Amino acid sequence: MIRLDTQDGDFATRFDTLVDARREAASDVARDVATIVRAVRDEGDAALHAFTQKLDRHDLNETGWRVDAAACAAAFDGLEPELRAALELAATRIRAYHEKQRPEDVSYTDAAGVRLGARWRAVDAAGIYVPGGRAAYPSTLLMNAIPARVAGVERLVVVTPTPDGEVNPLVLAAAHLVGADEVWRVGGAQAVAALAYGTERIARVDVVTGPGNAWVAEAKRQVYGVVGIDMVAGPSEIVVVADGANDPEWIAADLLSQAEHDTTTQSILFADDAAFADRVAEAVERQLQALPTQAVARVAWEDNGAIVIVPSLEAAMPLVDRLAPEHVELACDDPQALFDLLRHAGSAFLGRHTPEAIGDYVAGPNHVLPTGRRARFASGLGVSDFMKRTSFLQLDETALNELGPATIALARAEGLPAHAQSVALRIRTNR
Ligand SMILES: NC(=O)c1ccc[n+]([C@@H]2O[C@H](COP(=O)([O-])OP(=O)(O)OC[C@H]3O[C@@H](n4cnc5c(N)ncnc54)[C@H](O)[C@@H]3O)[C@@H](O)[C@H]2O)c1
Ligand SMILES: N[C@H](CO)Cc1c[nH]c[nH+]1
Ligand SMILES: [Zn+2]
Repeated sequence: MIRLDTQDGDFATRFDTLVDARREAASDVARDVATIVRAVRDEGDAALHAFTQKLDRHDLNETGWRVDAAACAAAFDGLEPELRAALELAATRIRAYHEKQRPEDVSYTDAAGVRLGARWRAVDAAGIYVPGGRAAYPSTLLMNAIPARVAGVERLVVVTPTPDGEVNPLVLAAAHLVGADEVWRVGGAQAVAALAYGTERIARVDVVTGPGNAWVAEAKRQVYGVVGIDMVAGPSEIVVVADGANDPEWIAADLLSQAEHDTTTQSILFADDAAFADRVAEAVERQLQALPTQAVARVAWEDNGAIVIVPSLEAAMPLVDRLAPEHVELACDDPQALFDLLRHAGSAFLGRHTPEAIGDYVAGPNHVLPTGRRARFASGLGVSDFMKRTSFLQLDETALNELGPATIALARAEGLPAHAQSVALRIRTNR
C-alpha cells in the first residue's frame, strides 16, 4: 500500500504513477490471450479441451462439457430456503431496475415531410461470462442474464470455468432461475474465443458480456468486432472518500471487500483526516489477519492499495475523476454534494450506510462495470448492450424534391456520381 499526501512535494508525480499503473494489461497477458484466441478459432473444441485441462485442471470429456437444464433445476430445488430467497430477492430487484432501461423507439415526421426514426431490437444470441476461478459468481450470472432477457434476447449462453471439475451449485441454480438456454463448463480467454468464433459444440453468439480476470478482460477486448462486447470489465476497484467521522472498521471492511476478489484488484482511500486514515490502515491489517481470503486480499492491498490524504473531501473529487474507478463510496454527511462534483465512475455509493457490497448483490443496478480507468468513456452493463438500433427514413415525392438537390450537390462534390444519379433520376421522373 502506498501513502500519499497532496501537500507532499512529489505528490503530482506519485499520483500520476498511481493513475497510470497497468495492473491488468501486462504485455504477456495480451500475447498469451492472442495465442489462446487463435488456437480456439483454428482448432475449436480440441483447443478448448486442451486449455481447460491445462488451466482449469480437468478433462471435459470426463467431467462433461455442458450442464443440462435438469441439473440446473435440481440445484435450484436443492437450495437452502434462505439462499433461495436471497437469490430471488436479488433477481427481482435487478429485473425491476433494468426494466426501466428499455429504450424507446422513435418515429416522427419533420417539416420537410420526411418520416424519421429508430427502432431497437435485441441481438439473437448473447454469451455471458460468469467468472469462476477464485470465487463463484451466481450474482454475476443474474446481473448479465436479467438485462439480456429484458432486452428480449432469445438464446442465452452461459460459460463458466469449473476449476478442478468442481461445479458451483448456486451458479447452476441462478442459471435455472433466469432460464439460461445453455451452460458450458469452460472459462478464461478460451471461453470468450469460443463464444466469438464458435466451435463444433458451441454455436457462436452476437454479443459477449460479463466480467473476469485479466485474461478474460483482454480476450473480450481482442474479439471485439467479431462480436459485440459490453465493455472491458476486469479486476475490481474501489475508491472510498471518507471523513474522520466514519467508523474505521467499516471503511477498512469496504476496502477489503474488493481486495479479496483478486490479487490485481485495487482499493484506495481518500481521507481528509490523517489520524483517521491511520486507524483505517490499522483496521485493514487487523481484519486481514482474520479474513479467510487473506492470501489474495493482502497481495492486492499491499501491491495496489493506496491511502491519499487530502485537505478536504471536495479536493479529492478531481483526483477520483482521474482514476475513473469502477466503484466510488462517498462516506460523509452530504454525499450528494460530492457526487455533484464527480464526473467519471462506474457506480457511486452515497452515504455511510451504503457499502459497495450491497450493489454487488441485491440493490438492483448492474455490478458489471468498467475497470482500468475505462469509466472515462464506458458505462456499466445495461439492457441496451444486448440491443442495437436500426434507424429508418421514408420520403414521398415532395420530400425527395426538397432534399434531392442538396444531396446531388454533395454527392458530385465527393466525386460519387452514381449517388447523385440515384436521386436525380427520381426527381426528373417526377417532373
Ligand atoms: N469489473 C467487474 O464488473 C467485475 C465483476 C465481478 C468480478 N470481477 C473480477 O472478475 C475476476 C474473477 O477472476 P477469477 O480468476 O476468479 O475468475 P475468471 O473466471 O475471471 O478467471 C478464471 C480463468 O482465468 C484463466 N486463467 C487463469 N490463469 C491464467 C493464465 N496464467 N493464463 C491464461 N489464462 C489463465 C483460466 O482459464 C481460468 O478459467 C476478478 O478479477 C474480479 O475482480 C469484475
Ligand atoms: N464487486 C464485483 C464487481 O467488481 C462484483 C461482485 C460479485 N460478487 C461479489 N462482487
Ligand atoms: Zn465484489
